[in-house]
Amino acid sequence: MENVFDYEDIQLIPAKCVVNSRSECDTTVNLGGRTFKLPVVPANMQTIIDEKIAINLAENGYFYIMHRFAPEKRIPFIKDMASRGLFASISVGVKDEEYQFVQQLSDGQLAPEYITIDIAHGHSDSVIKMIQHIKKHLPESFVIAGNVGTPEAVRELEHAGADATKVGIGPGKVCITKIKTGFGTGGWQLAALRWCAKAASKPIIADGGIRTHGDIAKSVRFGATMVMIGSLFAGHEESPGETVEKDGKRYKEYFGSASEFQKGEKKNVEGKKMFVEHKGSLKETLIEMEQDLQSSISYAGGETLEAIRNVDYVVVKNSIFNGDKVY
Ligand SMILES: NC(=O)C1=CN([C@@H]2O[C@H](COP(=O)(O)OP(=O)(O)OC[C@H]3O[C@@H](n4cnc5c(N)ncnc54)[C@H](OP(=O)(O)O)[C@@H]3O)[C@@H](O)[C@H]2O)C=CC1
Ligand SMILES: Nc1nc2c(ncn2[C@@H]2O[C@H](COP(=O)(O)O)[C@@H](O)[C@H]2O)c(=O)[nH]1
Repeated sequence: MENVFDYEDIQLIPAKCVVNSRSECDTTVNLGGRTFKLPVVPANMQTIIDEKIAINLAENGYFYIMHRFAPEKRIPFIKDMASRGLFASISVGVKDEEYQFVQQLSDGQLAPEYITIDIAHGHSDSVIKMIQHIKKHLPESFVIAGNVGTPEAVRELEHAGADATKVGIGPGKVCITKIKTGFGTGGWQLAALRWCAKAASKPIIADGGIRTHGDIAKSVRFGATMVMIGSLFAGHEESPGETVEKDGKRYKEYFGSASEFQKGEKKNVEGKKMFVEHKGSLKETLIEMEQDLQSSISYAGGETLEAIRNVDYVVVKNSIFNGDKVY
């Protein structure tokens, strides 16, 4: 791989504007036959999403993926979403009990609309087998498989039947994979996304490393259909996770799914915990994201997300921040 770069190394180049107002720009995206307001999904992590947030997102036209760390709550959740006329989007792992769980869903005619296979090293026989198991027993469910970081992996998972793949190994804010193992896409996630997108014939979800709203547009430019975000969604009023107060300021916890806080033990730890400043309501952040993305589309010279996919860009190695912060 040559020419690797990450989000902070890239600037997109403006093209002539074709709208009179940014409000004319359409940020919607289609995934699995449904249209969502934004190409953004909060990470399927315990300090980012819970059932209440999932309902709220689905009711308001956003995509969501429920985490898999309270396995016993998944069937009641699927039933509850169906009773509300909302889509169900859950996560599974690859251990033996997950095979039984998929069978149970099939026997009970409880096919969720979306199933995400969520493991650290998704380029594996265990994920391929799980994709095939889901496709056999729940053929109507849209399967997202990951995480991966190479074109070979994208091709293999697509070939096994995945309807979308999730790209990103180690770029997350609470991720320590690259430090602990020496592997991953941390530090070059955007280039890895481009590499994978060239091989993909189905949607890609870029996962991890998004630090600003502009990074969403950059992900779309480099081939993402959707972007999964953890840290920017952590710390909201609605976010699960403990709130702590320090020097009169409120913070909320955000921990990795492979951290000892999630696992309850110090075994194969590849995640850490941090505290993020309290941010107000999730709704406000989603509205700001939409407005910023509408602006991105206008700079791309179009009216829809498609315009962003074709813009030129420059590589400005590690220089765009120039000491600047949004706030
Ligand atoms: N996106 C990312 O960069 C990363 C994300 N995570 C997140 O952490 C959570 C836990 O992930 P994970 O540990 O995979 O889930 P699990 O603990 O459910 O492990 C899934 C299965 O895969 C095996 N496994 C895990 N890692 C490897 C590996 N490197 N090589 C071979 N087998 C492996 C496990 O066995 P055993 O434990 O015995 O090895 C287990 O059987 C997930 O939510 C995942 O998304 C974790 C790390 C990186
Ligand atoms: N290596 C690890 N990656 C993790 C862990 N828990 C979650 N994740 C990944 O991070 C993203 C979110 O990234 P962010 O930069 O937006 O905060 C999430 O979707 C997972 O893919 C972990 O413990 N270790």
